[in-house]
Amino acid sequence: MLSPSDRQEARRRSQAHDEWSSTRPDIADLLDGQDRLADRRDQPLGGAVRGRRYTPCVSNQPLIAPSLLSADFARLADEMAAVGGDSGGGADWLHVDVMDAHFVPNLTLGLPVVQSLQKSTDIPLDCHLMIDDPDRWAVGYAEAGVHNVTVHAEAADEPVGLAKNLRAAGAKAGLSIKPNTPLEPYTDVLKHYDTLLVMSVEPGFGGQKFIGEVLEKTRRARRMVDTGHLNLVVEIDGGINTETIEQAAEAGVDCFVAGSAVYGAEDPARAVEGLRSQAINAAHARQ
Ligand SMILES: O=C(CO)[C@H](O)[C@H](O)COP(=O)(O)O
Repeated sequence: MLSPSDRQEARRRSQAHDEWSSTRPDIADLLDGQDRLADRRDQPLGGAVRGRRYTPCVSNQPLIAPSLLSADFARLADEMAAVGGDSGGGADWLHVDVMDAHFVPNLTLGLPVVQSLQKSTDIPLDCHLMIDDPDRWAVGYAEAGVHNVTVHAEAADEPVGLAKNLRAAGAKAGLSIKPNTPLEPYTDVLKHYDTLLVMSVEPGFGGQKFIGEVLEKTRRARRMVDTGHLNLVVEIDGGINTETIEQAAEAGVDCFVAGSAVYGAEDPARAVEGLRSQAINAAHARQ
């Protein structure tokens, strides 16, 4: 239960954010020149930026992002620590699924919980917004300090403007596509994004079966990155486990979200390391 002063503060922040959203400044108004944008774009994708928490560049290594969707929601701080550096594990990012029961049929958590998670971990948060109207809500997550804020291509009205606003608020911008959404209509839009999240299950629930057909999209995205047409991390989410991670790595994925394969394991930190070794070996075999 929030205290009266917490409620007042939350109202103030929410009002400030609504005012900010309604004016929706252009990136040019928020940055005093392209140099600052260029500085930020040079930051390693594996770490946080602009005085935020920072982790070393891991751009040539696969990134493993345990999904808190499969964690115990009553013990989220402990569950984050279970895959953090102190435990000997090494999650690169922590994947946080925000679901609104509209864009997807499930309901999880929202900005106040993400703000608390942000204060309780040094691992960069990777927020996957499965929500309607991300144009209105996503920037709040960037302002909360989330490292990478991903919105759905199927839900965003102005994905280019939204990416600019996310970056202006200090976050990486991510665009996600559902299993049946083609990649090609978004190739120009993706020039403004830092991550592409290819869904390998229908978004909404953890523990589903991997849809291997989406790997064709990750191969095409990989080619676009390798040929310099795009400059982003290729991320995959859904059904990633010891049986499937190698095919995804061979298909050019950089960042692997895994929920049940990590939090369903007896030792989540060891599960992260096991997935990472498999991904490294498979990625080497591809090259
Ligand atoms: O976005 C998601 C579901 O919409 C989850 O991140 C994803 O399903 C992870 O869970 P699992 O690895 O168990 O499939």
